[in-house]
Amino acid sequence: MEVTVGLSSRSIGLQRREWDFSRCLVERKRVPALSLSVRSWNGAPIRMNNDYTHPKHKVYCSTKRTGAGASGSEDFHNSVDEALILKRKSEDVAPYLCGRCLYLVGMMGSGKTTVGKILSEVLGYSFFDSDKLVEQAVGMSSVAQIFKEHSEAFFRDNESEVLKDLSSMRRLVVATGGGAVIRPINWRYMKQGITVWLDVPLEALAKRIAAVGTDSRPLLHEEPGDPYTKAFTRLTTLAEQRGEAYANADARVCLEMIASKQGHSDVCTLTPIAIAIEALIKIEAFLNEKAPITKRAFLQG
Ligand SMILES: Nc1ncnc2c1ncn2[C@@H]1O[C@H](COP(=O)(O)OP(=O)(O)O)[C@@H](O)[C@H]1O
Ligand SMILES: O=C(O)C1=C[C@@H](OP(=O)(O)O)[C@@H](O)[C@H](O)C1
Repeated sequence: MEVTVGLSSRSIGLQRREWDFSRCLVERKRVPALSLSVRSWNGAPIRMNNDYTHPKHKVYCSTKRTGAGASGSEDFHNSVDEALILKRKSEDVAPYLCGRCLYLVGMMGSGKTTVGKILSEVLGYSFFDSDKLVEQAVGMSSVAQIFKEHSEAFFRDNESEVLKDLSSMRRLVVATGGGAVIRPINWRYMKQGITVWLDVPLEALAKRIAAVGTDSRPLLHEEPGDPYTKAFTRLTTLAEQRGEAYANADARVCLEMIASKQGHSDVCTLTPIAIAIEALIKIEAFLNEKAPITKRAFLQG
């Protein structure tokens, strides 16, 4: 899914009164059509206030009613707010990253690929899925095939090699495989950058995986039962086996806490962009806590 959102002040008449990331206070006018593009298709980063109205980047948002009582226009404005906050937050954080890579860790289905792509777009980073790189390195079309024709240990050895190679690079967002956290050597590689744990409740993970099927995840194949039950049972076991491994991450994005802050009880209402914003907030907190000198030195120029 390519997300291109970038602001053309002329087309949507947004006037910013003030930026408060917990609440985006903007004065809105009627929105005939919105041309939003965080990043052009050719990879050129887009500045917030430039006029970007190329037809290929237009996103015509319906303002018709959607769902019982929900207002399409309200959903639309929320997504505009989120896109604006995401862009502004990325501008806050990017300078202090100094090109360091971001490694997303978390259980299968936690959103590492989905959120990782959004973060890479808004930061002007390249995105890699370590599973895909392992498949390419081994010359097979899927992780499941690697598990079947070789073994999990063979997959893990190649996963470590991929993470070792990536650790020497800059300006990457890496969606790691859910089991990358179980080998200490992998943490040595990932800690060359900044590690971010997407902490998602098991029920939500099972729901997401059931929706797409377990075929691409060989560790979920063995369980009996319907897709949700199969996924939930196996994910529960894996989470128990992995214990606190994910908690070694530099930043933790807890979806239950985000939902609670937003007054929801169900994490399934959280959009990938909302989660990406929280990831940037947590990364900023980590940088402030761990590298105040770097930030001070940066500010002094
Ligand atoms: N915030 C979200 N809300 C709803 N569905 C999501 C969200 N994030 C990811 N998904 C869906 O969950 C599934 C797994 O997401 P993915 O990014 O592939 O996870 P991972 O890379 O951690 O395995 C995909 O079908 C994706 O569309
Ligand atoms: O949790 C795990 O051990 C695994 C997660 C998978 O990646 P995703 O987290 O992208 O599903 C993939 O690396 C492999 O099936 C093993």
